[in-house]
Amino acid sequence: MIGAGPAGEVVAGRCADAGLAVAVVERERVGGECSFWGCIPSKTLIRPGELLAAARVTPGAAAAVTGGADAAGAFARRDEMVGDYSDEGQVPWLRDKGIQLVRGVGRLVGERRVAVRGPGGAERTLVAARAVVLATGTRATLPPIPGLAEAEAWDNRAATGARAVPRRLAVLGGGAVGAELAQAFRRLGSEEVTVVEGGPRLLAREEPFAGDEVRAAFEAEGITVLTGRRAVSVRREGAPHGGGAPGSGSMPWAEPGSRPAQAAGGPSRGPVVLGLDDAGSPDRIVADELLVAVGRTAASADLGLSAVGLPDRGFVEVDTRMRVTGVAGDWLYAVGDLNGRALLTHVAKYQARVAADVISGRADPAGRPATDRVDPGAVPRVTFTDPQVSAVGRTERAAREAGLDVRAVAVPTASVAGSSVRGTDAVGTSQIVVDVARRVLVGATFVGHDTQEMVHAAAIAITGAVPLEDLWHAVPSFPTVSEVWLRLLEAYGL
Ligand SMILES: Cc1cc2nc3c(=O)[nH]c(=O)nc-3n(C[C@H](O)[C@H](O)[C@H](O)COP(=O)(O)OP(=O)(O)OC[C@H]3O[C@@H](n4cnc5c(N)ncnc54)[C@H](O)[C@@H]3O)c2cc1C
Ligand SMILES: NC(=O)c1ccc[n+]([C@@H]2O[C@H](COP(=O)([O-])OP(=O)(O)OC[C@H]3O[C@@H](n4cnc5c(N)ncnc54)[C@H](O)[C@@H]3O)[C@@H](O)[C@H]2O)c1
Repeated sequence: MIGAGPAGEVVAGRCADAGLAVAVVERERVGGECSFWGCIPSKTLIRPGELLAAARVTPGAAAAVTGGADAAGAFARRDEMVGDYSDEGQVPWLRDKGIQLVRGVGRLVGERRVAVRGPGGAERTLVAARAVVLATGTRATLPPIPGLAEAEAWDNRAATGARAVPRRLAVLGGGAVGAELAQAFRRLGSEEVTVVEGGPRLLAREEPFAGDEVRAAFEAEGITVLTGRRAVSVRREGAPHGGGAPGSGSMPWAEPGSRPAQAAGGPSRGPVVLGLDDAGSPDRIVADELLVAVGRTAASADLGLSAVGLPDRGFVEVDTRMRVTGVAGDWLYAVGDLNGRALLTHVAKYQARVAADVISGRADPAGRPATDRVDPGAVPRVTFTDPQVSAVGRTERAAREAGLDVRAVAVPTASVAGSSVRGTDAVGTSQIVVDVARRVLVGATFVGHDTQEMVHAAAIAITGAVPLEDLWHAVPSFPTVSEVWLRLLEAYGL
């Protein structure tokens, strides 16, 4: 196994449970991007602002909110949640399962052979009897904008690891990373936050109404959103002082240049000036920090893929059993972000369970050969903005593009008592996309407060192909936001 992020950890654990001898090569921290610089710290930094916002719209609680978020407290909680950037807490379970942890940088050097460069540069070669699993994930993409590489911009590592709240924050990219962190920092105290998105709307992969509703919420709380705009230059004024985001690059054997060096902010750095194209105004943004969140690049460049006849770059293509396409002999697998199918932790872990079962010869719970049975169009996802965007399956447009005859119905999420009792600002739209012929859901989107837990019901409805007539008898509790299911089925004509 190369890489001990969520994907690598799960493959290792499940293979060990099946009685296989497992070695995991990890160059930084067991837990990967999600634990230290992704899901966990970002959601921890979002939480204080989310709670304060909820209290502010709840008469009876609102008066108790007399100030803003305590950023120092939020950062302290973040540090706790990431184990002070140490993976010591994650290591014992590997030991308990008998998994060998090999610290160092791994790369393929031939069939079933992995060379590992460890601390001090010492190299050893591991030879797998059965399989090698690649689970090296991704890093933030740095687009080729003149001046950006020298501007000490933030990537997700620097942003989630911040030790201070910038007064002015510019965010390049209005996808999940950009949107979540823009709002988190606004609520932690940034006075000016500007999101620059090259496409027509925020959260482009979701239903158009989702991006529009998040934009409206952002603008209502003072975040500027520029869509259809591109950055053409970046300049950091004042002398750079170097430095690094907590935890990044501190492993002596980490690949040089494998992460852009990021500055944590400081008094000696001047502002950053982001020059924009001439498609509108303003023509520039001046900020104290620039977060670059324009997507992810596969960590495949130094993985030795050419040693097995594959290109040394890009996402690694796999089949539904997670075997790397183009490599004979059923010994090479790639799971998680590295295969580019859906860059989400829960998908990485699902793929990991499939790969582990394929490798160990375990059938799926129905007795069939282990296979990825999740239609790429049926992946659940939650964007933890406020309002949240909780969705599973296809958008209406994606369903039509896939050749399905669908009908979409939408209702306001606020149309149920469960939304109103929560506070006075209920917002958002909920929508289901129904396959007209089969009368089953192929997509569902819930925009609103507290919708994150609603998405799994929709995932079950889609995965189980539950007919609308049966969903009608799934009675939602009162007064919960889930009552919106009833409104949606009524809107469909039931
Ligand atoms: C800011 C942010 C927030 C996110 N929030 C969410 C969220 O809320 N929910 C969600 O589902 N997803 C979220 N994601 C996505 C999630 O982090 C990824 O989908 C997940 O981390 C993928 O897991 P992975 O194991 O494939 O890769 P990674 O977590 O990237 O782990 C790969 C591991 O491989 C190691 N490695 C790489 N190359 C080598 C090598 N040559 N030798 C040895 N080791 C190597 C790395 O050090 C790393 O530990 C977020 C991402 C970001 C950036
Ligand atoms: N809550 C979650 O589950 C969660 C949270 C964060 C990240 N993630 C995962 O991480 C992945 C990466 O997130 P991300 O936000 O970095 O990527 P993304 O692909 O989701 O969004 C990037 C955005 O940047 C825009 N963009 C690209 N180049 C640009 C440029 N030069 N100027 C302006 N805009 C530009 C794109 O149009 C796109 O909207 C996501 O696909 C998601 O799967 C998930």
